[in-house]
Amino acid sequence: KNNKNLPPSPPKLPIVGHLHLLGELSHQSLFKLSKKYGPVMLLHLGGIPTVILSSPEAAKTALKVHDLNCCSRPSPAGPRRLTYNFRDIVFAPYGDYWREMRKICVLELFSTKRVQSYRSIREEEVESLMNFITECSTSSTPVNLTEKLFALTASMIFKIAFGKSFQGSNFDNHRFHEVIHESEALLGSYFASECFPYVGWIIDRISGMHQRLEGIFKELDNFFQQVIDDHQSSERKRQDQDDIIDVLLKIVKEQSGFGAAMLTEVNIKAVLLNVFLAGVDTGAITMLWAMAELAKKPELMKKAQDEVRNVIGDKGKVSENDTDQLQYLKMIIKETLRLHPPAPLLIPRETMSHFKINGYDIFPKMLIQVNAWAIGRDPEYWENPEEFIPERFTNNSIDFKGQDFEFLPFGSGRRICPGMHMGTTTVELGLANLLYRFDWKLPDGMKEEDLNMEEKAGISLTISKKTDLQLVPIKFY
Ligand code: HEM
Repeated sequence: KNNKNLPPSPPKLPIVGHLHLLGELSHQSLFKLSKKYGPVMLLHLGGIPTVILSSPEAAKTALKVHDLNCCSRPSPAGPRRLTYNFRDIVFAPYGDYWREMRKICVLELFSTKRVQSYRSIREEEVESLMNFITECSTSSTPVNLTEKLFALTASMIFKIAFGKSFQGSNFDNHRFHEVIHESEALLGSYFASECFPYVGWIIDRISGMHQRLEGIFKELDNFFQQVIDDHQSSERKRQDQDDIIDVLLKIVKEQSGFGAAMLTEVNIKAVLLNVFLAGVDTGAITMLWAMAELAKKPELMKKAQDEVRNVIGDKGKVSENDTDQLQYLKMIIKETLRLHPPAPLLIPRETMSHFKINGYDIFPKMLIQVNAWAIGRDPEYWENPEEFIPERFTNNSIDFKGQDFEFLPFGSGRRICPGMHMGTTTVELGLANLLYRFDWKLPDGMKEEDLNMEEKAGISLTISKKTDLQLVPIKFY
């Protein structure tokens, strides 16, 4: 590797490398660094060489031209434990096992037909949120949309995965959120044992990281085991539609469509973890930012309300059949995902062979992080990139399906998000009803410019809004 042409790198410190350059919001720190060091930049995070890609061209080279060279995942300690040694989909290394699991995902779990079959669950959960908001509107009480939107997606996913609601389970909504957020933090954290061979494990024990990981693993494992056992009990009543555990148990029983690996209950638990972590926060964060942006720009809120009220008339609620007609709402969702991609650095990839990006050598076992947040703000591609302007998508074919590299909220290539349809269906239904049924105003004394649009700092694959969004609903329908 003597003649290697590595990507540019800022000066680094011994041992920690460039870790100290990552602020509390690493995608923002990386964006700033990329302005100085360019769209392909090499950082050493602990002991791990990491290539940061911050332009559409660089992302395209990695995720399209060389997708096969960089479609594996790294294997850090947090995901290793929580996914039963990578027996899930999100963190499974590229290979036969991942391919088979991905097939199950695409064909069985998140296919259009399967997503459609959960329509009544989504509509019921949205209805129950609308009833709650109606009550608040009678007393002009502000609604904490942050809390309520997370509760909405959590209860939808809970029912879709387990066929039942929180009631009667080990979790209440509050604990469930704590567990999800703690798991996300552990999945995104650096463990000293990975960065510092031989001694790192001692640091992890002293710092409490090891105990945190074990605690959350046991809690999730017990819970998943209990619901799997319930599903296998002879006393269980048949449901109208199969939930995700039913689908996976059938595959385990029949071993159908599954070649290279034999599925067991452990694989089911690992997939369930993915469904929760990938499915709950991403949808809630998108709805939340969309409502925050609209509250800040009431003229856009009004335009969106006029559209949905004209299309739906006095039907009283928006159902999933209606959302295809809501073109402006779809533009709002795209613009929200451009400015606030819930996973701003996507999910890290690991390279498998040598290739080049923009002439720089990339070697096997390097980490690739695509800064989708920075790419969505690239002034070469986006006019007034910091401004929320849904109209920019009028008569514009740019979409988030992984072919337009200036807009990558769901990633691209072999590892593109398989839950895209499920995610957008939920977001469209939730937002359409919020806008159709209520007018929204800011709490007394607050002005549009007072709305805090900062992001919440923390180590997690997903990033939300820093402060809770509280808005006062006024019933319209
Ligand atoms: C607005 C909603 C969502 C967003 C923005 C989102 C975003 C992402 C991103 C950025 C990735 C990484 C892609 C890459 O590496 O190139 C991903 C992967 C994944 N997502 Fe989503 N996601 C959403 C909803 C969902 C839902 C609802 C589910 C399922 C319940 C889901 C399941 C997954 C899975 C299983 C993967 C891993 C795929 C693999 O590694 O092969 N996502 N998602």
